[in-house]
Amino acid sequence: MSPTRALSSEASSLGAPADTFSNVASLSSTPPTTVADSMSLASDISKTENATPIGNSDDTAESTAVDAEEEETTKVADSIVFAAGTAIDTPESAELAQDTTEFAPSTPATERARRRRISAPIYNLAKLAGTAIHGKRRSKGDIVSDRKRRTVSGDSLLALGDEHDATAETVEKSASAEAEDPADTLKRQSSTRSAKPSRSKTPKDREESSRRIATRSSGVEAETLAHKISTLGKRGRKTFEKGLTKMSRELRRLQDTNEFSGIDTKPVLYTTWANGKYVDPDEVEEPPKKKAKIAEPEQKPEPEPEPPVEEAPAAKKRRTKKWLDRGLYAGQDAPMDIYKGLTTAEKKSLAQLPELMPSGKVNTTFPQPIFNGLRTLIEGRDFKLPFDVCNPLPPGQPKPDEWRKMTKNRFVGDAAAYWKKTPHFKDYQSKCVCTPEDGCGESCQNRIMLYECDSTNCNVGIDLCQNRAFAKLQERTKAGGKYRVGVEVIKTSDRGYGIRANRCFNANQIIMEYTGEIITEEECDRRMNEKYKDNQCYYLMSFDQNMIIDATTGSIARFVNHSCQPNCRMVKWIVSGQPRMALFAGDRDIMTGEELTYDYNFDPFSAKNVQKCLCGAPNCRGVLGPKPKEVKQPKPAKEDVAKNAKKNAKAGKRKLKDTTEGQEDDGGSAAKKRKVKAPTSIKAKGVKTSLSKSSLKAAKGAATVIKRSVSTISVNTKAALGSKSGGKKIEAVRKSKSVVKTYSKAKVQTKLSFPRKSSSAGLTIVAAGTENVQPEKKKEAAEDDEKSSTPPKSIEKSAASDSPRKGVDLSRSASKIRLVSSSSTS
Ligand SMILES: C[S@@+](CC[C@H](N)C(=O)[O-])C[C@H]1O[C@@H](n2cnc3c(N)ncnc32)[C@H](O)[C@@H]1O
Repeated sequence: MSPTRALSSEASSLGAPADTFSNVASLSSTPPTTVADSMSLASDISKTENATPIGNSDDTAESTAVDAEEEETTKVADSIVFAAGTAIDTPESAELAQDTTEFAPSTPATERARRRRISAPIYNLAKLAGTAIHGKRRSKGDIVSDRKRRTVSGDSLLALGDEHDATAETVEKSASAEAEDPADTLKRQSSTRSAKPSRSKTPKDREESSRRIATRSSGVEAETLAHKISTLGKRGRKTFEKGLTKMSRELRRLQDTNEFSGIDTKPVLYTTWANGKYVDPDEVEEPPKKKAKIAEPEQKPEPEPEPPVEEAPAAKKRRTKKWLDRGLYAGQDAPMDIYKGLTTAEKKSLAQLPELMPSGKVNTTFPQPIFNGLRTLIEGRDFKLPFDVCNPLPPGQPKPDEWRKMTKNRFVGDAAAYWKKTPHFKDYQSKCVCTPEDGCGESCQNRIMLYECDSTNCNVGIDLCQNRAFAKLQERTKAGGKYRVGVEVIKTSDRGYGIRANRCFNANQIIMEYTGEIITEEECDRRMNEKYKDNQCYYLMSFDQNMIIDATTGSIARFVNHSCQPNCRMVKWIVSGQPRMALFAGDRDIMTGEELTYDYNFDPFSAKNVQKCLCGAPNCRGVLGPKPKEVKQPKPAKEDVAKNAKKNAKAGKRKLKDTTEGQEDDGGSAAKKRKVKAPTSIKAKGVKTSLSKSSLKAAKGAATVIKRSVSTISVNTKAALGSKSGGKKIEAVRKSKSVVKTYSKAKVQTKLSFPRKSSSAGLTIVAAGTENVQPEKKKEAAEDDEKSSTPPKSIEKSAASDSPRKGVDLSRSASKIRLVSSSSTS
């Protein structure tokens, strides 16, 4: 007895675990379908208990034999699956093999070494065969259609790694036999079927087996696969078919491969993948090409230097850059001719400054900017380092997101039609009477009336005229640039956004224009009720003709905050017949980095909308409201009227003086002293006249009357301004109803936000104007005078209306009022 057999019998007698490789059958609950199978039922060991862990090849080999005898199902499976390692040269197997030859022609394959039986479904043959890494060859385009299909089990290859009794020799033999004639699979199957049980059979079993074989050989029809399958139960058959199908598929796949046959037709390719893409080894050298491309420009000039040799040096010479190594002006020699480039006036000034005369040595310690430096010294004024050097904004400043910029006024809705209907300043076309020496300075009638000079109304011309602030502003900002614009948006800690200067401004110099949509009061009310009802900030400003500028969509000036001690003021000017609003520097210069503010004179219209002022000025009023109303004086007695009139006349004098002094000016004319001596004249004539009327309120009626005489303005003005005498000028101004009208407008607007004495400024002038008013008009004025100090109807309506408009800032009037108020209270 061979060791194998002994082990087999021992295992059998001890109820050794059933063949785990045939667990397709043995582990199932399939009822016995054959006598042999019924033997297993007699066994004390259940099928489940017979189960053995997969992978124990020794036990498996032993149990294989036992199981093969006990379970017919397993036999059937075994008839297909080779028992790898089963030697064909054993007598029993040889005998059985002989029997099987009656079903299939004898071929060399039938005589090769028998292999141990292994249940195919358990193994991943492709994996074990080492072909799994190649994937399915079919899908890679192998031509397999014309190949013969083999039903050879891949188990035959598995035998290579088996530790069972199959020798390497037999395995090799088997493999080679399969490779030689793969077509005889069926023969081998049948021979295996016979050989397998014979390998591990006990003598009794062998006897039984031989008896069965003998039966078949004695005339009983040979068992075919179909027959065997038919003898299986339902489950057994299913299991079998499953195994068969799997095996067939695997075998089919394997048989088509050269690897299976041990034929290496192609070398194994190790592919490279990078970033999910196949990297063709042949193209591996491409990446350097890209580098080469980058390097190309550097390489190209090498072969080409010869042709452009002559051109290149010229270009290079032009582009030579001088680097300063010692400071801003290092490397620049001071001009030896110190007078070079200076104007005659500068030369004269320099001649009076011996300390600036050249000493013969060039000052290299801290050379001033050439020419400019010397000019600065001659002029003797301070200078500042560039703003970006001394006071830059910290980076990352938040910027307003919902701001839509608009640099020109635009009429919206009914405003345009309304504007056309009402008389406006286009009617005023008279030229000023300034001389070139005056240069449209303080005495310019246009300036006094807040009309900007242009080609149609200026007697001096663009070169010498100093009353063209808006034109200069446009010129300055046209090219753009931070310094030219001169302002920038900042985020304040407690008042939202604000504006600060990023350059210096002279006193009274124009800074920026306030633009937006021009709307009617009705539209303003509508917007306040609907559009802006939840807003915290309002950008509405009273404009002209009872219209409003809504800068919600507007210029950067809308971000200027309020201060009770402002450094700017908002003033309305008439430019080419159109009213325009702009922010001007106040009475002092503004330094770089200062926040720009003006007095809103905010009219909240309701206590609910009063906002707390956070300007921090020592004279802060506490709220964003109008300046506190003066205590209303008791109505003066009739006998006091003349006395009061005298006082008012004096106040009027001061007001006019302030008005003229307070006219906004561009920086160029800021240094000039105002030459208007109107107050005296007014005092002399206007006061007399007005004194006779003697009441501030009388002017209201006068203003209404004077409206009608607008058409006479140019005549009056021209005639009056023919003289250079200040007194005459003022007299003319006094007579000029346009002036009166203008100021009366100011008064009206003032009333809107400041229903108080401040309007007396307008009254004074109006009173002067009433001198020329028709008697009946005077009467009207007198009647008005007798009335209480209630404003005109239109004013009353505006002020008393329960308008939700909260943010209206009457800037132009505010400006006037500021001037007037200061004088009236001084
Ligand atoms: C025309 S906006 C000025 C720009 C505004 N700060 C912004 O962020 O858009 C007017 C609003 O600014 C705020 N404001 C301006 N000056 C202020 C001040 N001195 N104190 C408190 N709030 C002020 C108020 O909310 C006011 O309604």
